[in-house]
This record gives sequence, C-alpha cells and structure tokens, in this order.
Amino acid sequence: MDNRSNIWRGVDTIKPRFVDLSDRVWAMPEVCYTEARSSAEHLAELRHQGFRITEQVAGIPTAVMGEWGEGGPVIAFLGEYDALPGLSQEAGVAEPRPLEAGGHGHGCGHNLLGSAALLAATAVKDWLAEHKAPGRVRYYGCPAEEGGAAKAFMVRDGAFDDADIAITWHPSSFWEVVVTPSLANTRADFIFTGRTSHAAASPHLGRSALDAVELMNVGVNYMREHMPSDARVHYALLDTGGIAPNVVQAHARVRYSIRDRDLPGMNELVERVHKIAQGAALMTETKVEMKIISAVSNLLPNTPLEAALHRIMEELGPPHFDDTDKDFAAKIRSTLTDKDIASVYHSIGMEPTDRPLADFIVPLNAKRNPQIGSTDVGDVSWVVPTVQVHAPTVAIGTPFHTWQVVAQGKSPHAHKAMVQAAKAMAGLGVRALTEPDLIAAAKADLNKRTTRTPYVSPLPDSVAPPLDMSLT
Ligand SMILES: Nc1ccc(C(=O)N[C@@H](CCC(=O)O)C(=O)O)cc1
Repeated sequence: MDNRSNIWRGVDTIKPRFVDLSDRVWAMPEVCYTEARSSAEHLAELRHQGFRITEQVAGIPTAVMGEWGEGGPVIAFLGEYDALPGLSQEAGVAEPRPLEAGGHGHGCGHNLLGSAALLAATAVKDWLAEHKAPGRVRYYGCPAEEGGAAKAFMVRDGAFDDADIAITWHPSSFWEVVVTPSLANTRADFIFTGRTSHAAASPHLGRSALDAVELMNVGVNYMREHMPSDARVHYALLDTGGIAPNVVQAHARVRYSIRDRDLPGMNELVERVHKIAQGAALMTETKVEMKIISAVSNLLPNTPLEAALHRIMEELGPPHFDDTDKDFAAKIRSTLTDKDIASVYHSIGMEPTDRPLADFIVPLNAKRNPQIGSTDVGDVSWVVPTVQVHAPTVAIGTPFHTWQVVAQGKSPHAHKAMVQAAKAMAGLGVRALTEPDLIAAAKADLNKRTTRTPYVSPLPDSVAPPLDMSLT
C-alpha cells in the first residue's frame, strides 16, 4: 500500500514531460516502420532519464530499448508510437477536419500508449533508485503495431528472453484489465504476373493479373461460409495493374490479413487462401507468388497478473474527469451512432448508459462479448507473462481507427487516462519487484499454458521485418 501510493505520487511528479512527449508524437504521425522522429523522441527521453540504451532492437531502425537498475527481476514495459494512414485530423474538435489531405493520424492512440509506458518505466526507475532496491526496469519502444508485428520480430530475435514480466496498456473506452484474447494474424501479399497486350486489338494474347486478383477475392469470399466463426479475412488492393483499361494488366497485388483464434487454425486458413490464389492463377494463366509480410500470435492470458492488476486498478480508481472533459466527450459522443455506443457496452456485457466517459471499473469477471482484433503483444505473451491495462482515453463508444480517436488524442481527458494507466502499470511493476511470489505465480501460469503447445514463431525464418511495407 505504502509502496503503491509512493509510486503513484512519483508518477504525478514527473508526468508533465510525458504528456508533452505524447502531444509531440501526436503531432508527427508516422506509420509502420517509418517512425524515425517518434522513436528519436522516445530515445531522447530515455537518455534524459539515464537509461542504458539499445538502439535498433532486432535490427529494426525504429525499435529502441532502455534499461535501468542492477540484479533482481526484469520488469518490461511495452510502448508503441506508430500512427495510421489516412486519419489526419485536428485535435479538440468534434467534427471531421483533416489537418492535411491524405495525411496520417494517431487513430489508435499510440502517442499516448508509448508515452505512458515510458512514464511508468521511469517512475519504477525512480522508485528503484530511491529504495536502492535490486531489479531492472526496461522500456521497449516497439514500432509498427498496426500490421508490422515488430514485437514478433523482437521476440524472435531474443529481445525478451530474460524479461520476467511484461506490462502494457491500450487506450480504450473503459477502465479495466484486458482479459480478452486476441486473434493470430498473418499478412500476406499475393503478387500476380500476367502478360500485357492491347485490350482491343489482341486481347487473346494478354493474360490479366487483375482478373486473377478479382477471381481470387471472389473465391475467398466463397470460403467465408466455411471458416470458423471467429476467423477473419480481409484484403486491400495494393496494385491493380495500371490506370488504362485498354492495356491488359500484367501485374497486380492484393494484401490479405488472415486471422483465427490460434496459430494452427490461422495456418490452415493461410493455406486455403493460398490454394484459392493458385486456382485463380490457373484459371487466368497467370503466375502467383505468396509473400508473407508479417504475422502475430494470439494473446495468452495470465491469471495471477490479471488478478493483481485488477486489485491495483480498483484501489486507484478510474481517472477523475471534470465537467470540461465530460462536455467535450459528450460532443464526440454526439458524432457516434447508438449502435457504436451499444456495441462497446455489449463487449463488456453491459447495457448502454448516458455517461460520456467511463467512471467505473469493469469487473474482472464481466460477461464479455469481446470484439476481437489482433496485436503483436500476443507474441510477447507467449514468452513472458504479460498483462495489459485499458484506460478510458476516449468517449465511451468511440470506435478505434477513426478521426474521433485522433481528435481526442491530445485532450485533457486522454492525458488523465494515460497518467492513470501509467500509475496502474507502475503499481504492478513495484508489486512484482517487492513480492517475488507474484512473478513465480505468473511464470507458473505461462508454463501451464505452453507445456503442451510451446511457442512457435508465426514468422517463417526467411521473413525479415517488412521495413518498406508502408511504402508499397
Ligand atoms: N487494443 C487494441 C489492440 C490492437 C488493435 C488493432 O487494431 N490492431 C491491429 C493490428 C493487427 C496485427 O497486429 O496483426 C488490427 O487488429 O488490425 C486495436 C486495439
């Protein structure tokens, strides 16, 4: 208790630098693996705070790591700072207003995510220093969560081998421990090559790569009926072969995201999608190459860490929002549909309320109906006991990957939520440092879950971090 209120005061003392960091990163939105400025900002703060620095973790230019302390357990805090394409948006307004046409934006709140994780790591460092306690605290600045799977590459490279527990968080509508699993996910490009020709004078001599992509997508859409209900398959067209209808398209490329509850299920689906692509190539007399871009594992829960974190979050309580916070959140709320709002309440098994911002903790055993995405935190959770906080940075119901998230990304209510997340994370870090039984129980839980199905990286050996994935 004493340790905890002490660490919470520590977070409050140092928070202004990290709120500023979050706002600066918000203003320089950089997508998957292009986070040169954002990672430099995190690196500069790590240096300022006196952490020992590792740059280019796993050979990734925008992955950084800072460590402080000696001996004892290793507590890892995971941060992110990548943005999303096409979500440029002014802050503090409740209407879509891009700052830059076609520009990027922090539509998943990773400006807050990375800064609060670094805030928690720094507060734990200060606590270790003050108590002259053994233990090492690390901050991992992880790029490209939005599809680049940097953490999966960092895990494969051994970056987490000697970490004892990992703690992170994600912006959300709610104040809760994350207990929902996430889906294993592979991103693969299917690159078709045909033969160009005059589409009117000699169509019979051309073989269309675009036709192949269209047939492949139709085939996959027929597969949907026959896949597990939790599986997800979606695609984006990266290359349609050109802008001229009168030139038979000799090249085309489609990027697929293929998800399922676990790796065996996902791998089976990847194989089926690959077969459909081969079928489309056969039908069109084109060639197809499948190129895996990145892949992540499903998330493993960790019961002892979840229980310990929940107790801390209960004690801490949700952030204290004032009337100005609630007024702005209410304006954002008015841009949402009733269905948006009902849908997030449904995910925690609650009936909708009129609250603009969450002022309650979601019970650990709520009857959830989870909306399931994917995250590369999944891979960390297979090798290190891992737990995550959800803190209410957005008006309840705000869907992620939208302008509304970007618009709220620098608001006082988001700042309060990021600080509260940092307090919960730092509180758990100190608890793990002072109660070794917790780490032992967390490790035993992970061992139990992985004895029969040990971790296998979802990344084929030949696949390197797709540093140019955003430039294609
Ligand atoms: N608490 C969250 C964690 C992840 C995401 C998310 O959107 N992740 C991407 C990343 C996918 C991936 O890593 O494969 C996705 O699901 O499409 C959203 C909220």
